[in-house]
Amino acid sequence: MSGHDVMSADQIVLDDAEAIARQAADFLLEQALAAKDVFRVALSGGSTPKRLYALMADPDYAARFPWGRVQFFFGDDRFVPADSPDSNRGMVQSILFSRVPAPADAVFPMPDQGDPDAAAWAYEASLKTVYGAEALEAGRPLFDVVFLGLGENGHTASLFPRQPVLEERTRWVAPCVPDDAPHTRLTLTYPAIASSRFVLFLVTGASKAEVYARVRAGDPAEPASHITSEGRIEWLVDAAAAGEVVS
Ligand SMILES: O=C(O)[C@H](O)[C@@H](O)[C@H](O)[C@H](O)COP(=O)(O)O
Repeated sequence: MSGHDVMSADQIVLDDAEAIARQAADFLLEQALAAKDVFRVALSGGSTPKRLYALMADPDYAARFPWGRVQFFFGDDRFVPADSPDSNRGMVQSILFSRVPAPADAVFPMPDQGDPDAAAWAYEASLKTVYGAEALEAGRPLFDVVFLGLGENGHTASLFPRQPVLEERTRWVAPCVPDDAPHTRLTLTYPAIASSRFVLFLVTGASKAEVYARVRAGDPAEPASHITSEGRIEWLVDAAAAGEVVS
């Protein structure tokens, strides 16, 4: 990856959210094409990813993307019906999957019915099923790419400050009930996100500048500071979030 201002090996600063979404789309295409086998992606909610999904639905992009061997999972979702405007599942379905030839059985939305704890276990079970016992035993990373965002309160995926899910070390998926945001959520846990070859954070807007600086400094109070990966973690950040003055 390259940017106009590569300030450190794991951070790429681009002009704006549009440039971030384009870079992320190019990166995903390149990675998916290079993979020889099934390629697994964990999608994120949020405004910048929304633009990424729109770019992926563009006919030129979609014609080049190897839909037949990519599996799509969700890093988190609100426990609301898919037709709710707050549903990541519904957002990605309408912007991306309704417009591209992704096989229906290659998309794994988080369940949104019944009891959230049981739904979290059910999602974990489906991850383990598609992942395969062999891969589990060999300890291979679950995800090829995990997209993450950064909330102003330091959350990422639905790993919210002060919530018990931050202590979860064995479950792959767990519920989270934030005290400062609506809806119960389901989220991948730290160990599930760590089971990845590449974590790509997309962070845009001046409102993220302060929290981004704290996370980059490793402030332990911010949930995003504790994300790890068996592979690489890279930050795609716009100039405003990086605290750069745009001339
Ligand atoms: O579904 C969501 O919204 C994600 O759970 C959340 O973690 C998001 O990535 C951050 O809140 C950043 O969101 P923005 O990219 O919209 O700022």
